[in-house]
Amino acid sequence: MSSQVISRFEGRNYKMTITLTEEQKSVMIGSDDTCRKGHICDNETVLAPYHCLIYLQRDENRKSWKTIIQEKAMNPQKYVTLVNNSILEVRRKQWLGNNDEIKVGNGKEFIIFVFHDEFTRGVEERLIRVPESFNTRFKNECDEIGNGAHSIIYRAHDIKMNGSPKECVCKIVRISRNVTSISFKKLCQEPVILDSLKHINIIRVLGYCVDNDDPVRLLIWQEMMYGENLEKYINKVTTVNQKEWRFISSQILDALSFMHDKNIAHRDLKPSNIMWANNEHKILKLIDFGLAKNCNIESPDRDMVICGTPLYTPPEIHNASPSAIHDLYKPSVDIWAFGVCSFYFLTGEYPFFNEGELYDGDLLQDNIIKREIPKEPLRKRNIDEAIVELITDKILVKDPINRITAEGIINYFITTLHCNE
Ligand SMILES: Nc1ncnc2c1ncn2[C@@H]1O[C@H](COP(=O)(O)OP(=O)(O)OP(=O)(O)O)[C@@H](O)[C@H]1O
Repeated sequence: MSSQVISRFEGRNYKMTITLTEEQKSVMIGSDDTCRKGHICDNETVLAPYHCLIYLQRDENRKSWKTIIQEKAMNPQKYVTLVNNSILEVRRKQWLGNNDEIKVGNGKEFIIFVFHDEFTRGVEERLIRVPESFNTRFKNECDEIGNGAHSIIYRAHDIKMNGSPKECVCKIVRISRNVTSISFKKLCQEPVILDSLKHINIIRVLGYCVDNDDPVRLLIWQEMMYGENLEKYINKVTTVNQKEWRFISSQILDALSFMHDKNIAHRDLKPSNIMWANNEHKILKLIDFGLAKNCNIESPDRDMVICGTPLYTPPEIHNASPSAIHDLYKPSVDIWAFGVCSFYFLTGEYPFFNEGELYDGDLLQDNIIKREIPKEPLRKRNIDEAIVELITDKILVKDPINRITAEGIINYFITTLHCNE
């Protein structure tokens, strides 16, 4: 009876292939004294020429397999095993990784095998497979270019473009330890919302589908961002000056004002979800609309806990009872997050901690709710008083009713900061 191949060892200098499957989980291998012939045997025996055991072991969550190699030679002077040219000591066990090279022989001459992890390859191939209804439009590559708590982002190609195929990405979400079937259902809203938001500063969706085959997956093809996200960018440049802040902010605010007009809140606005379209650092786009909410639609699944990142979450959410949280998620939460980002971009600091204070979840929540937003870190960096006031007295305002809107900030840029960029 045939069963799925989990590990494959291909002879490099000798025509021989060894496979391990759920039915055949181990083999002994070796070479004879002359190393002209490789040997395999199904039983665990340490009689010459067999001296090296290879076997499969299920990992703790029983979802994948490890392939392990162990030297069992009783006469290690005569028989040796090398993994990637390092001697495997007698009785020592080692996990094998894809493309590891295994040599068995007498120390001078060897039979060489290369290990192929067919299980992982099979899982990844199943994960990136393009469903039939989309395979004339998109091609996915086995090339991971990013990942988050809920998804993996793979390089892909839009092959139906006029002319040559255009590079894009495919974001793949699947039910897993991090994504329950309830959160999967919510995450499926991401492309639907994005499809209704065509704007230069919002990531563009090229196509999407839910594939109900095993594994159940959501596939979202999006335009490729070639630059870094603002978290990496700020780590590199430390802080931005107020001219660059205005340049960055006006793009974020254009996107926010556009989506807030439609009563859509992003709910996870933070530097890592804002990306440069390319390395020229001209165009920024908001990404990751996995938590976005259309506040016009009454959803039967009410949010009872904070969704998003606590550091960027406003006081009304931190302070709310579970039954009240859902209704408090409005576009104004993004304005607060924009204020925290602005403070961070200009100072490299967060407004909720004193210098030297360590990050602590409870302290953070307490400070977000109660602490007055400090002006000194901004003033210390010679930021214009009009910008200091905007961030601390109009944006980072505890009561969402009194918080300025995206459009209000854009108007403030024009009327008070006198800039039209
Ligand atoms: N269109 C894109 N082009 C290039 N890289 C991207 C693109 N979209 C996402 N990425 C990369 O993948 C990472 C994760 O993407 P994304 O934030 O959408 O995933 P997620 O699973 O929703 O993340 P989170 O942990 O925030 O929930 C991003 O930080 C970014 O580095």
